[in-house]
Amino acid sequence: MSPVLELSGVSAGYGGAAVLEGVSLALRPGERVAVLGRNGAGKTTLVHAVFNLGPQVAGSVRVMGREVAGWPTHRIARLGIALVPQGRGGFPDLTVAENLRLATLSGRSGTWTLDRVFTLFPRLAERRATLSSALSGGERQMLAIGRALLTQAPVLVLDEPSEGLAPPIAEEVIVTTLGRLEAEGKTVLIVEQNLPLALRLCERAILLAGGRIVFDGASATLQARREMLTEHLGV
Ligand SMILES: Nc1ncnc2c1ncn2[C@@H]1O[C@H](COP(=O)(O)OP(=O)(O)OP(=O)(O)O)[C@@H](O)[C@H]1O
Repeated sequence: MSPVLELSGVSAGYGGAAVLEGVSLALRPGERVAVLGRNGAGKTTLVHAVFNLGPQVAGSVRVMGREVAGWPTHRIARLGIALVPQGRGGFPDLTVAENLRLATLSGRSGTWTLDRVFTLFPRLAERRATLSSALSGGERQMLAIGRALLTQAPVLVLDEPSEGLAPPIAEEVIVTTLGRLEAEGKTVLIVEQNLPLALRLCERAILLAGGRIVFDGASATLQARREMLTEHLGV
């Protein structure tokens, strides 16, 4: 099966300062892949390079087989890739239901409906009339994931979904989400600081250090490489 996302020799940075250098990776349909690395390793820059969200990018970025370098973000997303951004996005002055309804306007047909999102996250159903600015961190994360699902994109990229959440809440949201996405055969790229959770839920892991990929392989293999985890993640 051809990759749904493929980076070849990608370098990226800001204002002439390189953050990523020579990054190559390919995601096949249905894979769940964790991107790991210390603060500043370049994880968010990698995600932003895919969506053309700021960094200067050199090299090839292909989404669904199309070369997308330089495309505006909305056009890249329309190929069928959705971002759950760090900080979570959405419109703070709109209610939960309004934010979700806006996400359904992508024009893509699919199986995700508002009701299915509310079944996945019952807490959002209870809060449907609440302004999203009044949500807790966990609820805001559920909303961001719900919005991405409603675009019906087959590929989801989650940037640090557990950031700022109490560990049990982060675990609940991520386990619920990844369990559901696995059942649907969606492809998932997840930037995640919670190493045990990432390695448990994703069969493959990519470790970034100093803007380069230092490991790309089975999560179980990485888990056994204690010296690598200590050197590059400090665990
Ligand atoms: N918009 C920007 N302008 C300039 N430099 C940036 C910008 N965004 C990130 N950087 C720099 O790029 C480097 C990598 O940042 P990036 O956010 O990609 O790392 P990260 O691995 O996602 O880290 P974190 O876990 O802290 O989010 C850092 O040195 C950061 O200061």
